[in-house]
Amino acid sequence: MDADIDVSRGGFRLRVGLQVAPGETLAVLGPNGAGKTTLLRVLAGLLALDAGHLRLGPQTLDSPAERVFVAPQLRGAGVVFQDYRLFPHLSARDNVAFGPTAAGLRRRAARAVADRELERLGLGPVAGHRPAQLSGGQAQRVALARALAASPRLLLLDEPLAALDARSRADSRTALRTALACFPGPALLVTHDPLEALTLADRLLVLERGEAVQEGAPADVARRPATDYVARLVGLNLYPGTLDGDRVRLEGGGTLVAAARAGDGDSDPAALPGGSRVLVAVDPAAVSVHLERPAAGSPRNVWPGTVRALDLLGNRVRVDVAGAPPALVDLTAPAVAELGLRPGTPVWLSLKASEARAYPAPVR
Ligand SMILES: Nc1ncnc2c1ncn2[C@@H]1O[C@H](COP(=O)(O)OP(=O)(O)OP(=O)(O)O)[C@@H](O)[C@H]1O
Repeated sequence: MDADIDVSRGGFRLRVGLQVAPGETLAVLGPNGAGKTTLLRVLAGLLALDAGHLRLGPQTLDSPAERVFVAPQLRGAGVVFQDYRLFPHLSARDNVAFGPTAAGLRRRAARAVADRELERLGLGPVAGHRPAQLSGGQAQRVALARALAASPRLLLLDEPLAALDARSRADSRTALRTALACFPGPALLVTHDPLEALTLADRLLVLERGEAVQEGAPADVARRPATDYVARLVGLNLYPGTLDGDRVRLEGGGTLVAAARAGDGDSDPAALPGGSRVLVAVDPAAVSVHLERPAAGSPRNVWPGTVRALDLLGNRVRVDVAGAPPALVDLTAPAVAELGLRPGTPVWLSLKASEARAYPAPVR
């Protein structure tokens, strides 16, 4: 799929280029209102482009300049909506058989296709159940089976796991992963969930305010977030600044000595010219908290701060520390108790230079 999208809705404009290869899954991430749903609607044919083009293989689906617009039902797009939209009065089997029947298959043949898809997703035993008799996870997989049974050329998934609790989400994620691995066409997955994006997609596209702010392999995006939103998504502190010798002068105040970690492919900040704009990414688990100023030693970065808030995150405590720079720090609960941390506690933070990863700031 190859798209150059330019579309406006009310005061909102979405402008983004998109290439997804056959068999590839692209996850589209972004904060509320970034334009993710708008993008899916354009691809599904529910919204027409103002300018640009949308092509699937050799076929043009939408191109205002060429006066081409292919109707949604003729695009061969399989869509899985957030709320599944199953027909409540039909069994799982007949929900899935709907597409093949509409495409002209006889009832028995369509049901055979449906049974095969249901079986593949582990839903054989509930084929005769109506949607109301299915668990959330099963309903989600029926919706996926329904989309796949129509042999789509393009698969569009709109937050497919968002309505599920953590347990069925994990099961459905596995089923989705298998289905995506077998799907021969391009697939697009809109999600808010970084774990979903990181585990299901070959490539990520991050949208903010209708524009692409970052695109790349999940591991690269997670390691080198380009914006605050992406950094928060992958759980890192991110500081924009300017390189000055071996230090980075941070835009928000303070300085950090940063270094590339051997072997992880980051460019050594020393190799960048002075004055370069860089981003410094810091893992919250790499920052240490002390009540007294630590003695000069191997950590090259030491600075004072004040605890602003504490949050329980799984088996760790995330401590939000105000300072220059501010930092999110992950500690164990016993460490927090031992240090007696609470909002307002003055602390010292330390960070090894090797844990402050600097990389060139993307030019936009
Ligand atoms: N029917 C509409 N008419 C006018 N503006 C709209 C319409 N639907 C959405 N918008 C606007 O378009 C922008 C993008 O919305 P969109 O639903 O694509 O974002 P999103 O990234 O999917 O957000 P969310 O994560 O909240 O679903 C928003 O500013 C929204 O207010």
